[in-house]
Amino acid sequence: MTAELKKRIAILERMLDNVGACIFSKDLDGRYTYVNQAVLNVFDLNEEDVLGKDDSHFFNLAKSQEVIENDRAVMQTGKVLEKEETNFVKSFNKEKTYRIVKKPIYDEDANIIGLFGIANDISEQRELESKVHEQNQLLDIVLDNVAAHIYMKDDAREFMYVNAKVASLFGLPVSQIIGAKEQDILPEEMAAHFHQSDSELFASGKKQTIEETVTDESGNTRHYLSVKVPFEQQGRRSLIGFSTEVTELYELKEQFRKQANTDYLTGLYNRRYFVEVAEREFKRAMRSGEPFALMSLDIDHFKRINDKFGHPAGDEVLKTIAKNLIGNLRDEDVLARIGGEEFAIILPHTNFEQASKVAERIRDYQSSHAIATEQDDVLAKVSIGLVMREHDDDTFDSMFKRVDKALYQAKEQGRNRVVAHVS
Ligand SMILES: Nc1nc2c(ncn2[C@@H]2O[C@H](COP(=O)(O)OP(=O)(O)OP(=O)(O)O)[C@@H](O)[C@H]2O)c(=O)[nH]1
Repeated sequence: MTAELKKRIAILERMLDNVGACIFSKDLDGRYTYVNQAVLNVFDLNEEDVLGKDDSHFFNLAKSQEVIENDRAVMQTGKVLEKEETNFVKSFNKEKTYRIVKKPIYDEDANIIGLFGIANDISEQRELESKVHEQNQLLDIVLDNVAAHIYMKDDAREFMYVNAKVASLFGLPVSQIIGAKEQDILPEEMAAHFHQSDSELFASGKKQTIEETVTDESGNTRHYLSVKVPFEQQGRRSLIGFSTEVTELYELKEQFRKQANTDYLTGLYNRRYFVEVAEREFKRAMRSGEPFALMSLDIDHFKRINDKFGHPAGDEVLKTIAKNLIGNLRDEDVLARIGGEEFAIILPHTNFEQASKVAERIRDYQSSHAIATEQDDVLAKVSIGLVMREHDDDTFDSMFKRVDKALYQAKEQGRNRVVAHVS
């Protein structure tokens, strides 16, 4: 070998030692004929301990079947192999994954005499990928089992993520939702509703906490408390939403609200709520100048009814009169039970003549229609006071006081009558 050739081989070897990848060649029996420094580092041995030896010295072959199979494939078929290979390396006492390229080596007569290989260690990358995969799985389990609907959408209304609860709410598989635009998969009204609040979030760039009402695929109304947070990743503007179903809570709240406004016996509004509504209606009438009538109705000698037929029969009478009144009034009239046997009615947009007719009709009906109770049929007549909003009424309370006086006079004058106080 010439000095020049030796020098060139030395340069080449130095270069191969510095490549970073493992570079090697083997003969037909799988014995190493060349290894670079990276291979020696992996095996943690010197060159003389590696050259001439096969892989049984460096790998636990029982756990490294791929090495043998890949080498055999290259040397028997002459094909070039490019793939991942997992070996159990004795020096590390653990599995390592390599990206390998293995090529056959030919002699001058085109016979395969060995192989040449390059292997890049990708174990860390694989470990990282498998960790990410595990963490994703863990995250999926958490997100799918948490009692909230969780989703991610971009500003073009495309779903980037939904958990299993969202999928079941929409009645579609997750795979059909991710990548789809909300207007393509959701009912028009629901999509428009989401779009409006989402647009507000993108415009403000601020977190939102809102109550949302959604009709599910079975047509049930559901209520949600939703928190939406803006999020930007690689220039893609999106939002992450967390919606917790509060339907039961909402319905309970509604029920309490109703109960607080309702008389338990008749189901009519109670005195407290009546006054609240009446004050509102009074102010509206003041502004518009529309006529506005108020009636107060009291059952005559109700104590006698109770005494004669019993309290439960008295209750029946109260309930029936409530129904009779509803039947005699318009939807916009406001009816309430404001005391034991006392009812009050607001008639908006109603002049004196019309209100008098209504009052007289009610009085007449009650005086001529007995009410069937478990005990007996009971004729429960009524006295009614009627007033109209006057120019000098500046509060509802002043009307309320006047109607009380009118009712008192109806009682004084012999009951079963309507007394109107109008100037
Ligand atoms: N059954 C029943 N009776 C009630 C209820 N609330 C109040 N009452 C009764 O209503 C009666 C009201 O009696 P009074 O205020 O003396 O009036 P009245 O007997 O109707 O006589 P006048 O109003 O003067 O015609 C009392 O006996 C109360 O016990 C109720 O929820 N159910």
